[in-house]
Amino acid sequence: MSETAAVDAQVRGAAGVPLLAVDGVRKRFGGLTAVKGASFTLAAGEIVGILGPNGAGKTTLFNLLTGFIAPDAGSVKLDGHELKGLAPYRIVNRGLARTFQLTRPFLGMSVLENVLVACLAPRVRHRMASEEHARRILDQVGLREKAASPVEVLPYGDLRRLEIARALATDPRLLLLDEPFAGLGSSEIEPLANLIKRLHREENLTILIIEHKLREFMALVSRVIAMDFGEIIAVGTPAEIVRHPRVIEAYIGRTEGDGAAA
Ligand SMILES: Nc1ncnc2c1ncn2[C@@H]1O[C@H](COP(=O)(O)OP(=O)(O)OP(=O)(O)O)[C@@H](O)[C@H]1O
Repeated sequence: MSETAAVDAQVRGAAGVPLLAVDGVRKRFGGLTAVKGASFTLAAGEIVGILGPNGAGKTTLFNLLTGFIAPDAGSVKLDGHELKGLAPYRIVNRGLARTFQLTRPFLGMSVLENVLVACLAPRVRHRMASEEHARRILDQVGLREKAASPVEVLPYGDLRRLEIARALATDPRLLLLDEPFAGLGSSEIEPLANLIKRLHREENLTILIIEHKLREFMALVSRVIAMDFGEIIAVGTPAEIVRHPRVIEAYIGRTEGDGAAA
């Protein structure tokens, strides 16, 4: 068995019935294979991290899971149902929501209105009164007092919370967070990490998270999928991952010889 196949087998072996099953997902951009046959599963209720140096393929993987780009090969199943080929809004409607590295609120609208737009998703529209649902979400993320504020005046930390609120408003089963701590100061990171922990615990939300702030990230997740050059190179607990030779090589080992410094 090749090393990649062995890692794949390890990832597949994760406990529980998979909520998400990613199998052999591949994406090329011209001559560059950004994601090289990624396979892994997430059990319902897990909180898992994706780790990797810049350019490892983490965001591309998120884009492939959420329909923003189409994979060249492989399959992505949520609860056993294929997502490949579905438009992003249909994937949201199946219960998979995401946030983006760069926050992109609807300008010219209030905080509440931004969340109300997400409440238009058919997944929630028929089940809940939108404004009540939106206000409950704002409460959850700590933005209740700012419901009427125009988004333009929100500090960056609150924009990050709004980004999460908009994803939560679609009532996801699986939430993908792309660098939720990016651009935040240390005093803002801990409360946001606590919010993510609370959502995981109280809402029974399954979470997949990309983050570069290693200390906070490792304290948050129970399992880590490490990527490098588009490939899953290791899977394990945070303690196992920081000692894994291929992860160490990915971060510091290439500063000599081949010039591809992490
Ligand atoms: N649309 C695209 N067209 C061409 N190349 C792309 C495209 N999107 C990503 N890439 C390339 O694919 C590789 C993986 O990029 P990706 O953004 O997924 O990495 P990442 O691990 O998320 O990095 P970072 O931590 O810096 O966000 C990079 O070499 C990037 O330049």
